[in-house]
Amino acid sequence: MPLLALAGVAKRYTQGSRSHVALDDLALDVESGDFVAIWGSSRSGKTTLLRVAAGLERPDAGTVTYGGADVARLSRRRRADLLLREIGCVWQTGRITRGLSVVDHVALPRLRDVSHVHARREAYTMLERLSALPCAHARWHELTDGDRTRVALAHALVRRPRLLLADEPTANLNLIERERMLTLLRAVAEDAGVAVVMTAPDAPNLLQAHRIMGIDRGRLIKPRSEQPGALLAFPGGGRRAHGGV
Ligand SMILES: Nc1ncnc2c1ncn2[C@@H]1O[C@H](COP(=O)(O)OP(=O)(O)OP(=O)(O)O)[C@@H](O)[C@H]1O
Repeated sequence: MPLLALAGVAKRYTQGSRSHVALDDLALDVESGDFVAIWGSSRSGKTTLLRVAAGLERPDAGTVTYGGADVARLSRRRRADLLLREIGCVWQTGRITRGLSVVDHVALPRLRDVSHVHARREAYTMLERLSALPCAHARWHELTDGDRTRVALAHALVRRPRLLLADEPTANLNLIERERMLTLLRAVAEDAGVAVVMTAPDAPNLLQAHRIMGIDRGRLIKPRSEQPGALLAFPGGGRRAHGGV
């Protein structure tokens, strides 16, 4: 059974008389240890897909199941608990919690389960693992884009999630940092068995992912072959496939 399964998911936003299709009959299965990368242009539905997968948005149609449970049927409390303990998210808009140092921000998700001292120790360890230890006491405005992404990732990973959802974690990184970030995400999937789903605005740097898909107007595009090289045939010419990934 996949850890995360989206089936027939649709989401539409209405603003005044205009309505935008954000997700359209979308299906995606993700197993533990899977590293899935989804790329698409601006407004193609990437963030909405991750928000729906995290249970932060309710789809208009279709189902999202996590660990076999229909997320829409979970209580608000259980959904909050999943986000605190099992689902780590990295959002493009993420910042550190106001008034906290980087290390205390990273420690925050652990405070429900362990002491402050212990949580901080785990936060330092996670920052070190992500080569972000020098940021531990920096102020937000002193951090580079790469540092900010690593801090957001540390905050997501410190809870030892089963599922990691990362929205454009390679955006604003230089080529070397992108490669490092992808290596890291792959290790998170392969070494820790975390199901990793990330999005990106373009495809060429995603070859480390186990599966690469496109998204266009809320529909997933599956490459003809799931070999990484196949994605290079995507732009403009991809064959659409709904579901079954
Ligand atoms: N809260 C919202 N209210 C209204 N429309 C929304 C909302 N969130 C998303 N949309 C619309 O849904 C569509 C998909 O948006 P989404 O943010 O998921 O795309 P994206 O691929 O993540 O874009 P970007 O790369 O620019 O972040 C867009 O047309 C967007 O304007």
